[in-house]
Amino acid sequence: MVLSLKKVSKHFDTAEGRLDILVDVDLDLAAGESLALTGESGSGKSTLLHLAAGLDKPDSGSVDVAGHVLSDLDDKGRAAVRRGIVGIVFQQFNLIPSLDVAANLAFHARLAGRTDASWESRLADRLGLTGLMKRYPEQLSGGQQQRVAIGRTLAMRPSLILADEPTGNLDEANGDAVMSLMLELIAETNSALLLVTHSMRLAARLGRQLTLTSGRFAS
Ligand SMILES: Nc1ncnc2c1ncn2[C@@H]1O[C@H](COP(=O)(O)OP(=O)(O)OP(=O)(O)O)[C@@H](O)[C@H]1O
Repeated sequence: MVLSLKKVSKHFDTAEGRLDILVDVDLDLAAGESLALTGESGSGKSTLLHLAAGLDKPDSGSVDVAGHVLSDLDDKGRAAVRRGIVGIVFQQFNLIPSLDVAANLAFHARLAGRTDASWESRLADRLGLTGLMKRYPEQLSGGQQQRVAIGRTLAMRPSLILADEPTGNLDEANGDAVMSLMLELIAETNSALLLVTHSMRLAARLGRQLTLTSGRFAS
């Protein structure tokens, strides 16, 4: 399995009291699979994504990414798994302001030790970024920045892609095209995709769908 959650629970203590966000959640995602995670606002989708990325720790249960049990690793170890195996496309693009589009696209691939100029230029071409390679993030529209963020993630050929509304800043036609490209490239590289979305239309395009309700997956 590329991602395996076993009996994962997570709560937050808030001013209003204890919130049980995830309760004994099990989830398996194999190479080549795509899974859409839906659920009402506040149902715990981002929390689950953060646990899968090793950005947060569960109260109990285990999170395994490509054979690495994240709870057995320290911060450095979890960061190494993220750098080498996990590609993240969150709502904040976190592009590097001092680097142009070409360097942003290559950045994570370089960190992962998998720089591949011809793959990067193919991604740029498919994402409609070829004419923008020398621009800096502040000179791009929100949708263009989003496409750079997606390209940067695909460029490192991650085993697992975690995406939170990755096409949320694109109009429907561009969003559909970018999603088609993501699914095509994921199939080609045999990676796994866990995608959080509010769009049932987008969710339906993925191989599997799960909905979080009251800390569990609705059956
Ligand atoms: N660090 C935190 N401390 C306290 N409560 C938190 C914390 N992070 C998240 N929460 C709460 O946990 C719940 C789940 O949040 P989460 O962001 O996972 O939901 P979501 O399903 O991704 O929502 P949305 O669709 O609105 O992005 C929410 O009620 C949120 O307020």
